[in-house]
Amino acid sequence: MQQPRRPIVWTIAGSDSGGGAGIQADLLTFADLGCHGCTAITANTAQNTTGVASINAVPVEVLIDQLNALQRDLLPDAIKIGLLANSEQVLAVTEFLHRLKAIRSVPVIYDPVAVASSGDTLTEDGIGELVLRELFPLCDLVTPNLHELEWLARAPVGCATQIQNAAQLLHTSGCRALLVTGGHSEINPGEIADLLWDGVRGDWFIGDRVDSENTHGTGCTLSSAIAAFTALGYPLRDACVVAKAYVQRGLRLGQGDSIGAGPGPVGHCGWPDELQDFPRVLLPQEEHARHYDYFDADGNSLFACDFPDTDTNELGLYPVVDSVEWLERLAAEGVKTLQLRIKDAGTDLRTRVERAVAIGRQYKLRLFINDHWRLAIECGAYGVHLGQEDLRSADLKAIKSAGLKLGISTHGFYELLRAWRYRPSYLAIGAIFATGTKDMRGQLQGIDKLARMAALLPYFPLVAIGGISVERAPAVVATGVGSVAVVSAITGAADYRGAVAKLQSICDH
Ligand SMILES: Cc1ncc(COP(=O)(O)OP(=O)(O)O)c(N)n1
Ligand SMILES: Cc1nc(C(=O)O)sc1CCOP(=O)(O)O
Ligand SMILES: [Mg+2]
Repeated sequence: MQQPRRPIVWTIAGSDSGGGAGIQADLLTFADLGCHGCTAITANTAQNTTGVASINAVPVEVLIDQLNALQRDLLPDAIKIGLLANSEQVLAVTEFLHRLKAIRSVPVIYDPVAVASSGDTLTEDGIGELVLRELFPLCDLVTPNLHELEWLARAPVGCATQIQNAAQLLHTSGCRALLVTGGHSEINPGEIADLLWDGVRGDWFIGDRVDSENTHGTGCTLSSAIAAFTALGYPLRDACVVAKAYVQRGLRLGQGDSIGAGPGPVGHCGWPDELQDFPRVLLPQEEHARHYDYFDADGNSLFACDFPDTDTNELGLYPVVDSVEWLERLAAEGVKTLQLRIKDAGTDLRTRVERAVAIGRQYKLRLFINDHWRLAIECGAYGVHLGQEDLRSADLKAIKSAGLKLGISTHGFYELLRAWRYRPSYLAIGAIFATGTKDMRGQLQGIDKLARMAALLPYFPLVAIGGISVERAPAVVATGVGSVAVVSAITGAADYRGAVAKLQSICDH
């Protein structure tokens, strides 16, 4: 059988003869993450771990020759741009991208390399304005470090507010988003904080500083990993947090390597599959956000984390139903985890929740009430299920102090990490497959991603939801999640008892 084609990612960047950064780091990253890398070299730098001896810009015709050759045969799924050595190169690449984008929509990630981590200047003076005017409008993401942010914005970047202001300023040049990497300074000691600004919203991703000498090529590796994840179909926020985890893993596992007399390259150590490498998504409601001038005092009055555990990590078959009648039918079949999801809240909503809670007590169910957290508290339900948006407005303190369990929906890595900060009782991951029950377009995870997410939290209750049928359930369970949530596989089945029995047997095994 023919294998699906590996995504193709181009890097338009400089060569680092020392093999730690530039094109060399990019190719290692692409290969590590399952992509095919192509290169268009902008400059040959003569460097080693101790510094840059010379930078030899490639003539602009040679650069364009490479790009044209790639365009004829190896069209990209994403492009990473690194060092552009002079204004001719900026203009030539910009013109090329205009032509390419006219025939193919392709995400462009630009790492505005200007200063090497050794402190050496790598690019011609005065190209900043040209880059902002010509290249930024073509970029989906720009990933400056703090030096590059300061260089481009011509503004101070000494604290969180200044970084946010400078990112907002650069965003007005027309790029879709910026990820400002904070490795060169610590706003809060011991932490490395990156800011993602997309024109509407700022997100801080916090990682622990790894005490390693081997940091050469971290910026190149981060931007090429983002390009690779984008080529693999990850949405921007997911690509950023998984790429940050990839670099963090490389720093952690690469710290013992010894190559050359100076700082060695960051490691390229495979897919990040340990939660310890993933950033903490800062929540504006938590006290810690004060360090980043990001604190929402009003939100803090409703904020809580560390919700009670469920009695098991394997919640098993988890039907989501819209009526008390269905609840009772399924409880009678021996189902133990259930959700009441009422979207047509009429005047009798309280009565329905009360009845549901009574049935839950009678059958000793783990019964979660979707959305209606106030009623769930008032009626003494076992737990509440909330979506990401609900987390901004629900009174989590009240839910927690009433002793209710909390389940949270997530759609992708970013939301998983965000929801994890609340330490809920379980996390739901969806939508695994397309479903007719709810419009989940653009949020489908598939089995491979589900398995990658499940690997991050092996000893925590995880629930998979969305488009799961009796036929698909075995592959879902094989990813390691302990629970399968379904609507139509049961309520739409010709024989719901048969469907329950089959799904229960799949979950039990
Ligand atoms: C187990 C489980 N997972 C996800 C959802 C979706 O919840 P939410 O995001 O709140 O969306 P609605 O269900 O309210 O449409 C769920 N209900 N249950
Ligand atoms: C209610 C719901 N939430 C989802 C999510 O991904 O958050 S998917 C979904 C619908 C699940 O229904 P079915 O089992 O019929 O596909
Ligand atoms: Mg909801």
